[in-house]
Amino acid sequence: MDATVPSPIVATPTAEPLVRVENLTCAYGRNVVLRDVSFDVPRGEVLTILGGSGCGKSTLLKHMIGLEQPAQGRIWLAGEELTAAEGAARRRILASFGVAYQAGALFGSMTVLENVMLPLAAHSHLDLPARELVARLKLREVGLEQYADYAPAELSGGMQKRAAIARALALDPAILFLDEPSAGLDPITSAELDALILRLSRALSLTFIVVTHELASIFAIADRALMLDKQEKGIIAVGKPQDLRDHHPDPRVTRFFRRGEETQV
Ligand SMILES: Nc1ncnc2c1ncn2[C@@H]1O[C@H](COP(=O)(O)OP(=O)(O)OP(=O)(O)O)[C@@H](O)[C@H]1O
Repeated sequence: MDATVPSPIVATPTAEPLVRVENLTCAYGRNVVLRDVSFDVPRGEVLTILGGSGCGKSTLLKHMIGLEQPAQGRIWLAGEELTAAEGAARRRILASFGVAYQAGALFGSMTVLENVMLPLAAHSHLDLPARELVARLKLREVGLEQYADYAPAELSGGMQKRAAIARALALDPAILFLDEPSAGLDPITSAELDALILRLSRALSLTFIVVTHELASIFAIADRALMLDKQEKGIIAVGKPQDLRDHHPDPRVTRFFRRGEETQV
């Protein structure tokens, strides 16, 4: 066995990362967006991915969730190599994490409850009553148990995001990927969503990987922030948001974290 391949995570928590990205190069045709990117995410961490428009945040996320194939490099999720897995093994890895997309992406023709039940129908052997029970528990975890029978369009933007998170939680994932969760939300609703992310991370030891450029969210939720840069085609900073803001030597990093400060009262 290749000594560089991490063994699967076993019952006792170890120092082994829950997510490992190794020498990842992402390209669309000949357009290389990210080159030779490597980082680890330990279990239970909230990691935010940030950077200017077009630097490759979504591209990195899409590779990590298996929607795009790397030009080079490897990705492990919970000790299993996504980039090498095929067939049933790949499907098992894909079911081991949850994803909530920017727009929520709930199916409008279904109730909120039916939306949350969807992954259970696709990836579990639970019968209908059990699926409904689990889905109701997930809605309770995000504070939406009263809205199970509503149509998504009847919910506010913030509630739709929470419903999308409930659906992403349906299969009890260890890792949750969120794409711009605060997009389109007012600051108060955005702060409520941040509180939910923190609570889920602490209560369930969930590992969150969150693409966001909202400074308030980054400071509220991130254990570490990872900053990408378009020119560098890679990571220019990784660390605690406060440290990056106050101590990072690269002005591109401090500028990002201090933007708007002069207009704040
Ligand atoms: N499907 C695709 N085909 C070809 N090029 C793409 C594709 N998706 C993204 N790109 C290109 O890859 C680069 C990075 O895009 P990406 O969407 O990952 O950036 P981003 O950091 O998420 O940007 P934003 O903050 O504006 O959403 C851009 O130059 C973009 O045009």
